[in-house]
Amino acid sequence: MMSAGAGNENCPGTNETKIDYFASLHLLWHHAGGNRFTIAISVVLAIVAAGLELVPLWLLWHLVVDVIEAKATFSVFLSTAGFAAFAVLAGYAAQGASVAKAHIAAFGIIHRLRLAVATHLVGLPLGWFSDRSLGEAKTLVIDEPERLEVVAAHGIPEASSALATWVVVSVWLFAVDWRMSLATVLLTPVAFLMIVIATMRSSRKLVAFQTANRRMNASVLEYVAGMPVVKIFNRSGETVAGASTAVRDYVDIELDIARSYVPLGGAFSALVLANVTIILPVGLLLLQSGEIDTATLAFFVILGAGYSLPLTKLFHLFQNIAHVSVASKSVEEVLGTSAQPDTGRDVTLENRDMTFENVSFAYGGRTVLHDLSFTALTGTVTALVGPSGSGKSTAASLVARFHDVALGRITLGGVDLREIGRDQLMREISFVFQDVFLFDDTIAANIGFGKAGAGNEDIEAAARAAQAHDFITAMPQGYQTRIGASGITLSGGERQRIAIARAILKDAPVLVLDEATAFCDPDSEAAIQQALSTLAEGRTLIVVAHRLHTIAAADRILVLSEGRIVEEGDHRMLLQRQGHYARLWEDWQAVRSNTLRTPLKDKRMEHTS
Ligand SMILES: Nc1ncnc2c1ncn2[C@@H]1O[C@H](COP(=O)(O)OP(=O)(O)OP(=O)(O)O)[C@@H](O)[C@H]1O
Repeated sequence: MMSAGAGNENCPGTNETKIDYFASLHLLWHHAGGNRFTIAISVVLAIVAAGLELVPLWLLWHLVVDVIEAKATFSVFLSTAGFAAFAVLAGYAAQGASVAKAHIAAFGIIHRLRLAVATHLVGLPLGWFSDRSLGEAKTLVIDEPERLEVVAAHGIPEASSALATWVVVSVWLFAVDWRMSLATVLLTPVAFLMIVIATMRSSRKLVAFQTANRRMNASVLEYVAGMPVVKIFNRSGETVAGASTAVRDYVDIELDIARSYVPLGGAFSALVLANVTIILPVGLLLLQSGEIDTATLAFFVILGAGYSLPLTKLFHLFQNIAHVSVASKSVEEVLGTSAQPDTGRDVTLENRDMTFENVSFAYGGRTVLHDLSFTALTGTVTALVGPSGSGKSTAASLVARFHDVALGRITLGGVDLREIGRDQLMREISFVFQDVFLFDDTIAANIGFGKAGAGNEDIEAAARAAQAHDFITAMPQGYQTRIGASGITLSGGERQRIAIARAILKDAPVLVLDEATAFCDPDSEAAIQQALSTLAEGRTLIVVAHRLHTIAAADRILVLSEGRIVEEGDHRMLLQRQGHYARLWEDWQAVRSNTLRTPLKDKRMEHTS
């Protein structure tokens, strides 16, 4: 029935057994824009360079003919060398220009593609991000597009020039003598059959390769990120073993691919060079029977011997296209994931009442919220409490459209959230999470992020309200202190207070706090609560809390259990009822007055005795 969309999916592209071999080309084509023209120029230059490479061979053939006919004078040698040198230099220049153009186009395409993925991600439901690791999102924006470089900057121009050279030389050979040409091309189809089989054999393992690659990356990242836990629990041996197994699996699949390719790939290289073993006997027979002259034989030996060799570049292009296509498919799938529908409309809201009407919600088919109905009224504080896993955070997240509900609806000011444009909704709602995200920037910039164009006084006022001003000014650079990646140089409570300051600065009509003061010390927490209750005037506050004393003054408390509202009322009323809330409160009181040395059970007995 209802669904969370992305839910528990694995990373896209990993579960497929069929490969779309041309996914990388589709992706390149769709995101090339103006770079298509640059690629075309690069291809033309590569073909010119390949043509110029043939000039010395042509000159050599003429020289050999002159030698055979005893016409080779010193000036003939000199002019041949001069022209050959010129052709080589011009060929290098054309090749260099082609490579430069191809790289400009490739990096342009990668840039466009990264922007397209990043822009698309902005439109995805916020829940898409909470369902995935940071590494996965980073891979999609940075690493996968990067892989197209090998196709755009190398594969396409090199393979086009190789193909063009091969076609031109074939026509040339056939124009000179069709019998000798047949002798020259005889082995080429056999060589290609080898390479097609080799490519098909190795490509079948590409999905496994990609999966092993991802597993290795994830495992090594986890190993590094989890180092403190690993050391404290003295489990480095097992964790290293896990990471090294992932690395070994990756190496195994690499070797497997190489093993399935190398023998036939080697046969291909041998066969394309073996033309001469056919050219010479056939040529000598025709020469003896007077069908061809020595100059023609020399022509085929010089030009025909290695003429299929450039086709290896074509083969490498196919291999790269197949290899990169597995990664490109993941990018295509993300780009194909429907963005969260956005009406883009600014609507008039009567008030800021947030109403859940028979809302049910599931993650990947598992229903975690059942038929929730309540209204968080403007100017009041509504608290969601309940045991761990009862659905509090999920309910709060739906308010900001982390996911869309498929059953029931949520309205703000009487308007379905899905009808309100995303920009307006984001202006209306501020969210403070338990796991705060801060930018690797100054404290002022992190707080100021809450409101574009906020001045220093606004930032300071918000910091004061969030009880952050004192610890900020105690720092050497005050508000200009840089706090490192994710605010690593701050304590958990300090990070939370900066996030609260940011939300206070945003000054949105609806504020959702999900365990926002969990890491704050009791004094700061009390002061923040005070600041937040002042802030609540005229606003809608929805608070998720385990620490029940923080919501005792809430206007309305909703008690959730297994995704259902089992009780509601204010603190006094709920205590009198002696139901779920009263039990939660009692447990909470016991926990607060408990010490690590006194088991909770004993403490409860003390209370009742
Ligand atoms: N992204 C997710 N994908 C799948 N299941 C999820 C996801 N997030 C939460 N859940 C599941 O949904 C249920 C409700 O989780 P939720 O986090 O909303 O509970 P909670 O009451 O806020 O818990 P806590 O107090 O421990 O934070 C839990 O069973 C949880 O395992």
